[in-house]
Amino acid sequence: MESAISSPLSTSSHLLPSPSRSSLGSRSQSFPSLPNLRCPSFKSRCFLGIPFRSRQTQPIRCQSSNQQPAKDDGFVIEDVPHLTDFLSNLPSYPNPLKQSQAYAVVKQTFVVVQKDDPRGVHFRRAGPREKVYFKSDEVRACIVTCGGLCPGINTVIREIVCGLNYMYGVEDILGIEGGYRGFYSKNTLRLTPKVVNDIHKRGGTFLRTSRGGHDTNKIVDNIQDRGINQVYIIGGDGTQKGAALIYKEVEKRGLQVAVAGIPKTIDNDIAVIDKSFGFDTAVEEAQRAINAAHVEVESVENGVGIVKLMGRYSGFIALYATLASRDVDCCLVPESPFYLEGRGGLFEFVEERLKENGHVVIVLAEGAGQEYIAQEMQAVDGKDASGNKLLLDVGLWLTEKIKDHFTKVQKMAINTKYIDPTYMIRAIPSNASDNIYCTLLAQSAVHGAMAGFSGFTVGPVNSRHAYIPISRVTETQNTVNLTDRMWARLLASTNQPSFLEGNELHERVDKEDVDVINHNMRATSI
Ligand SMILES: Nc1ncnc2c1ncn2[C@@H]1O[C@H](COP(=O)(O)OP(=O)(O)O)[C@@H](O)[C@H]1O
Ligand SMILES: O=P(O)(O)OC[C@H]1O[C@](O)(COP(=O)(O)O)[C@@H](O)[C@@H]1O
Ligand SMILES: [Mg+2]
Repeated sequence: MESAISSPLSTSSHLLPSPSRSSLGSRSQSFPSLPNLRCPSFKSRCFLGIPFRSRQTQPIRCQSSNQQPAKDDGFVIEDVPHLTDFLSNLPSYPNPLKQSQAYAVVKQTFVVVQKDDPRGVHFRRAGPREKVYFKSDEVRACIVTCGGLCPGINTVIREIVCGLNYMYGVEDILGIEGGYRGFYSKNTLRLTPKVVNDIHKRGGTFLRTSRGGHDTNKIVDNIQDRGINQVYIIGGDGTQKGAALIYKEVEKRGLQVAVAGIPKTIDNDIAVIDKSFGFDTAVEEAQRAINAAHVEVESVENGVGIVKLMGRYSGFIALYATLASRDVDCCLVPESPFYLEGRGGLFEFVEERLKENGHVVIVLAEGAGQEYIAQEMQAVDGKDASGNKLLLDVGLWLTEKIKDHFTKVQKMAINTKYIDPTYMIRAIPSNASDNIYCTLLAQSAVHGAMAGFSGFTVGPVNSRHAYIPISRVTETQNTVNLTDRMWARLLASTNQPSFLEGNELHERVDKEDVDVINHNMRATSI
């Protein structure tokens, strides 16, 4: 397969197959005479203790070109599967982009190797390859969107359609409607650049979405029945888990079907990638709600504004919106337990700020303080159709708590204003920078699928767009790291209590070493 990308790696022997790769059909043929250079302490040394769980995530070891087996330069590539892994005689064709006017002026159309890459885990860099494994007129692609909404989904849909059509001359593109369950329905939407021309100006998803209803066998049956050979799946962690299962089934059946995931979540909690699309838009839109709360509470006596933002398990939107605003006195996130009463508690802090400024603004992520509400309300553990925990309204709960405390205990009249802009934030179209980001994601996915890669998800890793094995982005979730500088910056900006005792903080440092790994990941041009 490496011959298909004509990377200097394949001729310089810089990229070596791991033992398990040797059984992967033509993929390993670029390295027929190379020695097995895997070192005994391979896992622990090269992956910082994180074991590889599936074949897709088998590392490929890169040695320096002098091929000294004993030398360990710590360069590891976590590669994505390729169709030739299980379809060894798959023909390849010159990439039609070679004839593309758009790319004619681009100096380096095809990604090439960067020499002297630093140590750490590397992913295959996204971009067009010299050879493709699909003839344009034989491609039948489909696009599906699953899970919750997020600004920018329509831009991704539009750019997949336009990318396939304008760059690769693909005309047969289907929209699967209403999430995974849309695969089982009779109808599909025919997508052309004309049909999707304006959709990026609207929020939501043009293809509609749903939770639940994933049945791998039924989906792959349907893919086979419809003659689909490229599947673009836009969705969050749940969706990507579903995409991984679809890829595995496709591989088991030996189908020439490329499965490409585009990670989506407004919560910004998808692992490995730098940031998820729509997040910037959400942070920007949250400013309007925070500003409204600030205006309201500034205009009354003892005004207490509470703004609830999305963030089921991670408080990134709340954290960044707080940092961006400067009108927020206190930010509460799911990662940081807080308490209300006593010294160092939230009530004390609110009282101080009211005395000092006459008003206070609190921003909280919807997942914050769930344990306290559950204790008090003895609520049943509800789940949505996908199995995600249904959250209790922490905003309402906190508003009531503060009201009660100040009127009953402190005998102090306060004016509470609770704002819940969550769906309003999620439902808007993406801003300019997210639109650009969505375009990059969509085009990366198209280049990857055309080049025969499969079972991958796209996204920037340390600022470079990469093809990442799907399992890598689903095995963990990103959360706000309380020992990281960003949280420290927030505390320094708001001067709010940290609600953490010293000991607790040390325990957290141990748990959060996964972040170190993220810093060691890179996209590599191969
Ligand atoms: N573990 C899983 N395996 C297979 N499919 C899943 C899994 N988790 C969720 N899904 C499917 O993915 C879709 C979206 O999942 P959901 O959790 O609602 O949103 P998101 O993808 O945004 O996290 C649903 O159709 C759901 O059935
Ligand atoms: O009401 P819905 O549609 O279930 O969505 C609510 C949830 O969706 C989210 O925005 C994101 O969830 P997903 O990324 O899993 O779609 C959460 O922050 C929020 O709790
Ligand atoms: Mg999710």
